[in-house]
Amino acid sequence: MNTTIEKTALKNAVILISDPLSEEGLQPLREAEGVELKIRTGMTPEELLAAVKDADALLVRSQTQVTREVIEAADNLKIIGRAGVGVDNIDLEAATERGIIVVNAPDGNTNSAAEHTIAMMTALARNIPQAFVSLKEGKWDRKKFVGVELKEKTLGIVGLGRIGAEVARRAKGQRMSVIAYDPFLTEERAKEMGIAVGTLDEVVAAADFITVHTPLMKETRHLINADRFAKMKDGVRIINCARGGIINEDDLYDAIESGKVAGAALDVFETEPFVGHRLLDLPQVIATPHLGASTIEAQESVAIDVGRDVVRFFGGNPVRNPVNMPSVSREVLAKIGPFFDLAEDLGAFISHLADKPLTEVNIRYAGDLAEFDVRPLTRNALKGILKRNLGTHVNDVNAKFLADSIGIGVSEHKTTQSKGFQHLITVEVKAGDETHSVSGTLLNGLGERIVKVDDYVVDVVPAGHLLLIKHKDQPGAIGRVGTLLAEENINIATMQVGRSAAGGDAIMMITVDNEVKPEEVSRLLEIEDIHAVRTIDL
Ligand SMILES: NC(=O)C1=CN([C@@H]2O[C@H](COP(=O)(O)OP(=O)(O)OC[C@H]3O[C@@H](n4cnc5c(N)ncnc54)[C@H](O)[C@@H]3O)[C@@H](O)[C@H]2O)C=CC1
Ligand SMILES: O=C(O)CCC(=O)C(=O)O
Repeated sequence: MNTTIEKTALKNAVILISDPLSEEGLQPLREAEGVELKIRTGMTPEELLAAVKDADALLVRSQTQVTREVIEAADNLKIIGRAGVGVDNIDLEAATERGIIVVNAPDGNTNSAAEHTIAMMTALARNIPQAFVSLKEGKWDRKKFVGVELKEKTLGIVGLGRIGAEVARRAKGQRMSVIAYDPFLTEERAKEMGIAVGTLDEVVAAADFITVHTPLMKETRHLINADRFAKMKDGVRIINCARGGIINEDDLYDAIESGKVAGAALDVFETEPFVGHRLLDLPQVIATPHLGASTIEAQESVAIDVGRDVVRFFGGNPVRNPVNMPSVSREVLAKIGPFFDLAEDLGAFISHLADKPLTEVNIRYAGDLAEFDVRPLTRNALKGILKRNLGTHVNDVNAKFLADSIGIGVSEHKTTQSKGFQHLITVEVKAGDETHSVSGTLLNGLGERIVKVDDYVVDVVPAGHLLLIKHKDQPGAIGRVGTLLAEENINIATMQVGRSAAGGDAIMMITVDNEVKPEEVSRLLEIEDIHAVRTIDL
């Protein structure tokens, strides 16, 4: 029986911390019994490969590059915690393939990053860093550093997620007009926020200042490039406190040199550390070394958030901020959580019914369950199906990935019609020309029940050693099976019989106290009218 995540004792878990994390933030981990914290910041890539070998958890900020090589070098790794938002420094595909869950801390640094963006925009508008450097050099130059006001200027925001939205609120406080582009931004939400919405090209064309707040992904790499600079107003100012790479740095350099762009404020860069780059030689560029989240408050908050998720994980509890598996709200989890084991057991059960390789898995959720996000249940069902052949390295993180990679099509269906049950899960598999299905439910106070196998209605607890026997509905068949099992000293705990029609095809579902061996299965198959025997160990 499993919960959402494989239960792993927290005791003796080795937690490797490879970037500086707030000491206060590490308290949840320090307080967890038996944890060994290994704090090794500033490692070379080779040192990291060696240090990660025996780690159960790896906690990072943005500096550590968690590459496929790192993930493959980690024999025990189960969870990677990113104390911050962006996970572009983690090879998510490699982590998912290995069944390693990745969690982040998406909320803890929103405020700090938004404040830093506003600080950078203001500093850019008023040339504050350049003026300060000049003053330190003993010059009292007031003419050179005449700036522009923010008031009544238009701020274009690309990516209106957590940070983008906070920046919008603050910019309105500066009496700027805000126009934003985000694929998920609706007119209604924009109206509620008192901002305008536009396409990316409309936003870049309308803005006096442009700030980007998207993740770095293949779709957003070089989103702001020479073509986009050409569409901007002359004298536009650019701010990037999100990720280097969203703006093409070479194109930005050219746009500043040509006078199209009046200045840029950069906190993040395509390659970090960003030292000695020609962009830094331009007087119109101001920069900070990735400090958006570097406040006492944000660092404490993100470290606490990932620390708590690691503790939850090793305690066998659902994590709050998974990146490579669906996250569901606590309310939904409360509703679907009780069905995790049932979904996995139905998957495990049906994996014994097909002889040929599976090509399709269809999972139907009926009754109350149809109202909820059931993706975690689907993953559990897939885990149950796949672990028979793929073993224990299948878990909720990689079950869907593994199914996809071996070409099994997976679909989810929901209906409120549940054939008299309050909730019903049906797992159907297709394998060559065979189709099998099993339906199960949770009975109040009685736990899991399998209520249907293929076309046969049954009432079986999916646990222990089960024998599924397909036979012809004939007098004596049941007695002969009972006699043979007795001869083999196999005790029957429960027995269920189902049939399509009198004298037609029928099944026996027998729970026995001990495992049934292959030679005993062969003897059962010798009984007349028995045409299939499956042993199912759950
Ligand atoms: N400088 C720093 O220290 C920090 C940087 N960050 C970075 O800031 C960025 C934003 O973080 P959050 O707001 O927390 O993320 P978020 O996930 O809340 O928001 C990202 C938004 O970008 C939108 N988006 C995705 N693709 C887009 C596209 N092609 N065009 C326009 N919008 C698109 C999404 O719909 C989403 O609304 C991330 O890159 C994150 O890594 C976050 C914290 C600190
Ligand atoms: O860890 C940091 O300080 C960087 C934060 C960041 O870039 C993020 O959360 O995406």
